[in-house]
Amino acid sequence: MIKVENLVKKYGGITALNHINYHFEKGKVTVILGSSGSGKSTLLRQLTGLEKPDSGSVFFDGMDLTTLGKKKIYEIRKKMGMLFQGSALFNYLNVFENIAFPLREHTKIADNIIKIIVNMKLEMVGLRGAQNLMPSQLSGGMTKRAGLARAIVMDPKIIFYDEPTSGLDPISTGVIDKLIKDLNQTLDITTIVVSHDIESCFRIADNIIILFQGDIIAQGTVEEIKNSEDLRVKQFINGEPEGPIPFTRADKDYLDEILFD
Ligand SMILES: Nc1ncnc2c1ncn2[C@@H]1O[C@H](COP(=O)(O)OP(=O)(O)OP(=O)(O)O)[C@@H](O)[C@H]1O
Repeated sequence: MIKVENLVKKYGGITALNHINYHFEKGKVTVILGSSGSGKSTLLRQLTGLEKPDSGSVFFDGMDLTTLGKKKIYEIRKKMGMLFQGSALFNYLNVFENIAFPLREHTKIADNIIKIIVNMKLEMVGLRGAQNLMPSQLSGGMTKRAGLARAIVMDPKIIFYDEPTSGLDPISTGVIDKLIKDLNQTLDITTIVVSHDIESCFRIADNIIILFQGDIIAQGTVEEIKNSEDLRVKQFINGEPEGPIPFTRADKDYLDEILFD
């Protein structure tokens, strides 16, 4: 479904992605894990065509996104659903209109059909009773679910989630996890999730990749990752402050930096 080959992305002296190769399996949930600054959001931006890499390819449906112009990428992105942090709902539109927005923007579907589609999506995320509410009247979990309904309203082939459960209580987290898994199965959508949340990840993932300083340091199923002997993987999944993954990312010795800069 989506495949990256030799992907390199640098920002100044920092290599955010260092020759990444990975095939995101069709119809599966793949979770990208990694500590802060490991390159997760950078990878997501390359996968969605929001940014071009320095080198390498991103194949989506056989096309290399890195070679396409803005117009073509815009067309392709209609096949992608995205639930980014904050859910990005429009504050001046109610829930119904927020979800209808992509249909009104990108299609010529008649109002009565839009009503049916939006209601179906609201039902899927358990928000049918909330269609007239404004975003400011929603709880954090409801906001995520409204964002999710909007992300699936164009029936995407693939859906990207950036930290879908950040800031949610455990019950709302469980609800979102179940929705991600259910939508993946019932709609047969390829699902890619960026997460910090190990418990959520183990609940929803078919495949996991762990990034560290721009490299994939581990990949496999939940069981394979849980049983990994790699000390960096163990440190990450057990949330240990001490270990091979450093707390800071410094390229110079501390004394050199304060004395000689
Ligand atoms: N636009 C940018 N300009 C400069 N450096 C950037 C930019 N975006 C990312 N970086 C750097 O690239 C590296 C990877 O960042 P990225 O945001 O992809 O990490 P992340 O794993 O998503 O982190 P977090 O979990 O904290 O969001 C970091 O060192 C970051 O400072």
